[in-house]
Amino acid sequence: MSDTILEIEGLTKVYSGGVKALDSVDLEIKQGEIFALLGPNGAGKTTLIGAVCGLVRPTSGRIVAFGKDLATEWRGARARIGLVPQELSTDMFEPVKQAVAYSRGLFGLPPDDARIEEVLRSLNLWEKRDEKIMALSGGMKRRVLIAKAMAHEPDLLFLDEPTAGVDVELRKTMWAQIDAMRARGVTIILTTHYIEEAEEMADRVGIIRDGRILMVDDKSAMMARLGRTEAIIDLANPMTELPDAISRFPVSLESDGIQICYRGGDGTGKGKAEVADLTKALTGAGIDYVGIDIRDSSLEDIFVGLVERKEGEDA
Ligand SMILES: Nc1ncnc2c1ncn2[C@@H]1O[C@H](COP(=O)(O)OP(=O)(O)OP(=O)(O)O)[C@@H](O)[C@H]1O
Repeated sequence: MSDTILEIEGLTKVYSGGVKALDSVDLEIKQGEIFALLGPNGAGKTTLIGAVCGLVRPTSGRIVAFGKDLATEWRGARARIGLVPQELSTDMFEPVKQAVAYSRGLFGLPPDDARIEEVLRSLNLWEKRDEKIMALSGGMKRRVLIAKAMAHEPDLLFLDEPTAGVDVELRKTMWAQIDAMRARGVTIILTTHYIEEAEEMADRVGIIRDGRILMVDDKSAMMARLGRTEAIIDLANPMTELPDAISRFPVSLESDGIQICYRGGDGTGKGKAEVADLTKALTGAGIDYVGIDIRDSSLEDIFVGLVERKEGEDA
């Protein structure tokens, strides 16, 4: 039995103007995971989601969801896929509850007041159920988008930048909601500009740029593969050059010779151990230091580093 819920093979999209938004994308999404798709503006994230949700017609390639090829058997599969788009496009004059209930009907499901109430309550929207959507704040409008997607009980849910422009508190509420959906067995693919969000939420992370998937990995494996430890050692006295005793370490002399900078490790703890060795070597060489600042790079650093590296390679 396969636990793959979505399989994308060689997916390419060339828009009529000639922009190649997706370039032979391969991606497999597993049942029950939260997958974060990270990429800069214009990378192709929305196009990828649109292709799976039937909003964008692929130029070539294959999308198989729930074992059905979407090119030929889209009906059954699409009803199981939900989308929370970046912006509300319709419904602005409708009351909240009505709009959410209508979404359910769109997917051919029978009305279910209890389910709608549960969804609205879980998103703290119940008190606002009779208000027109246009009268809500931006954050509340976003909750309505999520409620609409949850109302039809999808098995696979796409969230296109779900927390862009919402405040920290609401973002945390949404993360909790997403977690609750996962606990119910929903598979979630989210796109985000907030690296922190991917780091907090995702089981796996895919990095996309210029329509190409640069890397897909378990979040922790990605950190281990690409993570770096950085340590700044403040010296008691400035030096003009690095002593031989520490030449075997990946270090440089900075800030007019008053700091030694270490950049190394692979995110597995090797960096920290090496910094400990480095301090011993400094002490052994009679070099006095007055402070050490050590940190591991975040997913954000990894992402920026990777995208910059690719740009460098292109040049
Ligand atoms: N309907 C369209 N017609 C022509 N080009 C388009 C269309 N939609 C998107 N594009 C182009 O395709 C590329 C990918 O866009 P897409 O919206 O998929 O990226 P994205 O990663 O979602 O970006 P963002 O993070 O800014 O939302 C961009 O160069 C964009 O200008």
